[in-house]
Amino acid sequence: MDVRSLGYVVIESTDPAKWLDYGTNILGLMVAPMMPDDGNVYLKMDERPFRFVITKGEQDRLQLCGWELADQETFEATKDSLKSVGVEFTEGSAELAQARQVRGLISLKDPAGNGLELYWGASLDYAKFVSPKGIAEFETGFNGDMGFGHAVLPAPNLQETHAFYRDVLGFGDTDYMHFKFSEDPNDPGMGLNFMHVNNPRHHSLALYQDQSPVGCIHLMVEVREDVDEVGYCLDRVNEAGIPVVSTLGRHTNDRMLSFYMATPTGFAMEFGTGGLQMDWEGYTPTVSTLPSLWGHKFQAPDGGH
Ligand SMILES: Cc1ccc(O)c(O)c1CC[C@@H]1C(=O)CC[C@]2(C)C(=O)CC[C@@H]12
Ligand SMILES: [Fe+2]
Repeated sequence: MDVRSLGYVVIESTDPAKWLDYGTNILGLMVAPMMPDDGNVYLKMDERPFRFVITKGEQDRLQLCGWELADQETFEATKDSLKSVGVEFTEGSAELAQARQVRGLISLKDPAGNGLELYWGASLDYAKFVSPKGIAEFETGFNGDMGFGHAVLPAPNLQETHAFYRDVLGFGDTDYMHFKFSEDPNDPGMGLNFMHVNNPRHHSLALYQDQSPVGCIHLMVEVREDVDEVGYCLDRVNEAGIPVVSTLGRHTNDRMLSFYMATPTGFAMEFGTGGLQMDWEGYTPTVSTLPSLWGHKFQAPDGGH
């Protein structure tokens, strides 16, 4: 399998207007020029027509992650191998492909119930990214080929879900961590698998052995080479009275300098800069015993999500 990047997310919201405000005024994302006048919100950060779709619905939750495949050949091969291992999927309609601005896609669920779309043939609109908050660039690679950032998804059945991404979809292992929040020797703790796809981003997906009522632990966006943009965003968060879920810190494994804030959907958003860009040739997956070099004090004892 050749999964190239985390292309987009679809968020179901009871009030997409909240995301319009949050996305533009706090994150500094741009309203997508292609945004239809139907109440759905589309936010853009690079050459891609959009990276975040917020669709009006009954619930507040992450609906799905859109994963980019290399090409049509990969797309067809992926469908064949899903069939051969008995994973059900739905063919995306022409209307859905049009809405996502891709040439073809399928919809499915991972073994933890997280939604996915696998697509090929992404469009580029090259509409100039003009941040309402003056952010010069988000780090998404060339033509956005590093994806918009990363997602940390709930996977109470961690082993099974991890095996699905690794063995069925061909994601690679980057790192593993294990967290214990009590002294209780019977507390099994929680595993966290960091995984990469075929681009230099240290991890595009992490699977956390916990539940989430909103279908997501956090999403991460990265600004290009600018510590000050992280500081300016932190000021906007504090000014708006948005809860800071974790203080500023630098992660061990990907060296990302970041903080975490609440979003209108209840999961967290990590806003960072300076993440490692890896060469996966000959890479050996690691086990990290510390989440951060410094900082990253999470608010609640359970991890603050
Ligand atoms: C440890 C780490 C490395 C790189 C990252 O991009 C990253 O988000 C993390 C932290 C992930 C993790 C989480 O999201 C849920 C709450 C967790 C388990 C904590 O309570 C500490 C680490 C947190
Ligand atoms: Fe993260």
